[in-house]
Amino acid sequence: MAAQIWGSEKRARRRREISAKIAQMPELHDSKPLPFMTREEKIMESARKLTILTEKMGQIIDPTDPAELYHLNNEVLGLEGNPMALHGVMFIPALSAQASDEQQAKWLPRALRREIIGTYAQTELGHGTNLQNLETTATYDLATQEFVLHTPQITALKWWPGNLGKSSNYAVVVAHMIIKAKNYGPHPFMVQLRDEKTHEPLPGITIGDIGPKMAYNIVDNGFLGFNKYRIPRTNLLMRHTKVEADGTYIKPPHAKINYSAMVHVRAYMLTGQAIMLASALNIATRYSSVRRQGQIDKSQPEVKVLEYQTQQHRLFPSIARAYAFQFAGAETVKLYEHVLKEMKSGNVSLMADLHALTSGLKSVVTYQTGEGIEQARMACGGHGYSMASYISEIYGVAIGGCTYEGENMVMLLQLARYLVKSAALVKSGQSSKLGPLVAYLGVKSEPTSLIDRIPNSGFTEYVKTFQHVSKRQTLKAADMFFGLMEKGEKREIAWNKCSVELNRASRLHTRLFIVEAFVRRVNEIADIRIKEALTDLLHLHVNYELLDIASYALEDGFLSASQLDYIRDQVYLYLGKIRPNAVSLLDSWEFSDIELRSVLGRRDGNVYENLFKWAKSSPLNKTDVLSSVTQYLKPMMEKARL
Ligand SMILES: CCCCC/C=C/C(=O)SCCNC(=O)CCNC(=O)[C@H](O)C(C)(C)COP(=O)(O)OP(=O)(O)OC[C@H]1O[C@@H](n2cnc3c(N)ncnc32)[C@H](O)[C@@H]1OP(=O)(O)O
Ligand SMILES: Cc1cc2nc3c(=O)[nH]c(=O)nc-3n(C[C@H](O)[C@H](O)[C@H](O)COP(=O)(O)OP(=O)(O)OC[C@H]3O[C@@H](n4cnc5c(N)ncnc54)[C@H](O)[C@@H]3O)c2cc1C
Repeated sequence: MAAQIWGSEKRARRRREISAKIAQMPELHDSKPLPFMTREEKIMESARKLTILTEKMGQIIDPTDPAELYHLNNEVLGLEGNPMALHGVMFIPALSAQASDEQQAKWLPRALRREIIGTYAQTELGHGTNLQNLETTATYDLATQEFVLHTPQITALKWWPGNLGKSSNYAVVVAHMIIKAKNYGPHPFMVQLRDEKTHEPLPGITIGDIGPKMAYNIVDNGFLGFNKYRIPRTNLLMRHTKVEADGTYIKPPHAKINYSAMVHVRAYMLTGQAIMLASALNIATRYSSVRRQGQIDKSQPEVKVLEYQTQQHRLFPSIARAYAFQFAGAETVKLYEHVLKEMKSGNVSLMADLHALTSGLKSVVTYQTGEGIEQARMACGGHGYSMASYISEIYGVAIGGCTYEGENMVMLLQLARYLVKSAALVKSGQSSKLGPLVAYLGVKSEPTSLIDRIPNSGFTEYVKTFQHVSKRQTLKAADMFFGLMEKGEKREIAWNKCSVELNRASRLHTRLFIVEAFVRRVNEIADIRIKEALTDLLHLHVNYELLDIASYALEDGFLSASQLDYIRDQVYLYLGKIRPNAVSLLDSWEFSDIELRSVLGRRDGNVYENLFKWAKSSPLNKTDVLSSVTQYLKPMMEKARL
């Protein structure tokens, strides 16, 4: 199963080997539980481990393999981030995709050797989503052949970029490029922020940390202002766009090609989300098979809470989602790598499809991951609320994904633009022009669902039902939009008035893609035992998901009430079938105790003794009487007693 999850037996084996090596290197372990550290201590601890990793990485992993590096980071540095998180996630990808060969030769080797630390600085205090209204400017000075970066007012301060505040000395900065008073829109520039020797901010740069966040606090998300700060013309990233010495602008082959670093993260973050969801579920499911509370049959002893159907219903559909996200994520990364290769050689024809797909997936996956993690926390009762479970930290980090790389509603609306265009093709009889991801929009469906009506139909009738609801909602939302415009409404106003319906279409389309990706993977599996276990999980997935969106299929009578009863019964049937495999389905992800950082989710199940040990190690327990008591509470009580 681990081979299915991680992509191959070799990958699964390598992960195991890496975890085993790390287990033998105490210098790479947290020196004390992270929840007992201040933010400064956590950052220090992370930097300590990061430097050891930089030295010893070659002994532990193949540093050229991104999957091994990712695993190493997860184990040693953890999900709260690290001082170089953005360096690998966005700085290097931005340089790789947007810098010319000559620029790459100059900067990439230094970045890869970690001689410099970089980030991606785009969002500002006043604008994040609406890139066209960013305010930072890069004005070309023909006389000196330099760009002058400037922050015209407080809202133009860069705000949020990870590791910008304290760690990075370089950044890819997105600014409006102005040449001879003409604004060419947002473009990426390579900018040095700090002195390489002293790490002091360079003159003309104002920089700092934006303060503590809901989670992800090892990352120093930062602010940045420029006061007429000059950089050479050749620091504009010039793989796709060029500015010649005389100010001549050579436009890129696609208007949005400079957005590729964002698409990179949107494609790769699905796997990260799946891992966080599976981690939280692993903790909650293990704990649920240790925790005994109440009886189902009063004549029997107390049961493990995992025996309760409500507990299974809370956890198992999310286990199925974690697998589904992992499989859909693997497909998306493959597609991204393919599109990136094509883009580098000038073929930009697939960018729109990839943008639509990743926009929808990013939004649905982060939202459902958040839901699943929160349910996992509640499934652990009181101990889930304790930082000893570590689930609240996982939740805080995971739901950041609903916001970064494009706020979810906004990104769903990006997919909706693509769906509406596709609907227009269908309506104008041009279905043959539909891309493969939306081809189903042009296919006539049966009048009613055949779920429960055709024996041994596998998952086909389920997929057709998801296709039906997605198609119907897309056409309905598009009709609403076109209808408003026909009535004379301006395009943008009509769009806003339909946006809730449009986003519903985007969600349904994305959920269909996830279901199909799961089906495709299960169909490929040769090992009969693995196929059987995953088929059970897929049964739970399709029935649970369909029940969740049933109103769309009921409103036009595509599904009947009796079919709905059947689907509901199937959910209960598969909850029971999955129960014996539940812990193994999560243990198969092979997270080590070091990586999970959870007292509740320990592999050995020795929860209570370790919870007590953990609590005793709380800094509050260093003394029996706290100074807050001596200074305030004790005098108060004494006064009251007089
Ligand atoms: C491990 C944790 C690390 C966390 C790191 C986090 C990093 C960050 O958060 S970095 C900052 C991320 N910021 C965003 O994601 C901002 C979100 N906003 C946008 O992406 C854009 O502003 C937009 C896509 C919402 C709109 O862009 P805009 O330039 O204003 O576009 P227009 O409205 O003019 O045109 C839309 C048009 O463009 C197509 N399009 C947009 N993006 C892409 C793309 N990447 N690839 C291909 N095509 C793209 C879009 O499909 C529309 O096409 P048409 O419908 O044909 O007009
Ligand atoms: C943990 C974290 C890490 C980050 N890291 C980075 C980084 O490394 N580099 C970087 O540059 N940025 C980074 N960001 C910033 C992030 O990319 C932005 O916060 C994000 O893109 C959302 O933009 P916003 O903050 O402007 O939200 P807003 O756009 O102000 O969103 C507020 C509300 O308005 C709604 N809204 C906005 N526009 C529309 C619209 N057109 N239609 C409908 N609804 C709309 C949204 O749906 C939302 O409900 C990070 C943010 C976080 C939380």
